[in-house]
Amino acid sequence: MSSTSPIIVALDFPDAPAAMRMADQLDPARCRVKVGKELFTSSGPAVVEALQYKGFEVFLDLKFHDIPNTTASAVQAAAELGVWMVNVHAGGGRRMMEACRDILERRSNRPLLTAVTILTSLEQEDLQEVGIDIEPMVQVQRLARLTQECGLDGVVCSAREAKALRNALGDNFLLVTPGIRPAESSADDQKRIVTPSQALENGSSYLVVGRPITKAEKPEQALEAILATL
Ligand SMILES: O=C(O)c1cc(=O)[nH]c(=O)n1[C@@H]1O[C@H](COP(=O)(O)O)[C@@H](O)[C@H]1O
Repeated sequence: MSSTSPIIVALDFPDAPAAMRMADQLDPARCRVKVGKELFTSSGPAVVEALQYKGFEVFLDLKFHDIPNTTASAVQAAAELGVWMVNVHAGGGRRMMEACRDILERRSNRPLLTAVTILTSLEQEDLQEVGIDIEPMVQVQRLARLTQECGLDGVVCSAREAKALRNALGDNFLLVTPGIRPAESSADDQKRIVTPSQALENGSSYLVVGRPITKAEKPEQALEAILATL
């Protein structure tokens, strides 16, 4: 089933039963789901298959970052799972991203391939500490341009950067934006946050939302409330 909803719900749960309990409260026509490092490490491909069986398109968010051969092989393994989207870190560089694109291009059925620019949990001081002496916006633009040159489908970035990227990179480049927080929500460990409606206005293609939905008393209602603002 292919949803027209821009929402991707992050299923950050410790195990498959907890993730499936959440999925049971969601409708695959109203959102996609994201399987990340915690859930995949505990539960592996079986949980991806179980979510697909329920009709969800799955974003496998393992943020691969390694030498080109290793990363491309991991992306290939993700493609074998039939996931809708898979991601790598743009910081892995041109040859890594091109190897991933090349391995997917040989397939008839391939997932969308996106690259994480600068994590939404980081702000300027964090970048400085790891030797990047420029604003997040500038580094995100640099990595997004590189990602586009390498032939990937889009980037993961903050919706704060979406407007500039949309203008610079055109309408056909996917902007997947986590760090989404409805006005009344806690920021948690996120730093570069944006509300759902502002994110779409800025040009985001997909909004990744975790805790504001999964920690809500009524997750389905929290999702519908967000959709109603869009
Ligand atoms: O690649 C991601 O999905 C990702 C990139 C990023 O820069 N920031 C970010 O928060 N994420 C993921 O998006 C989700 C956000 O979850 P919440 O902060 O609970 O809404 C988490 O699963 C993160 O792993």
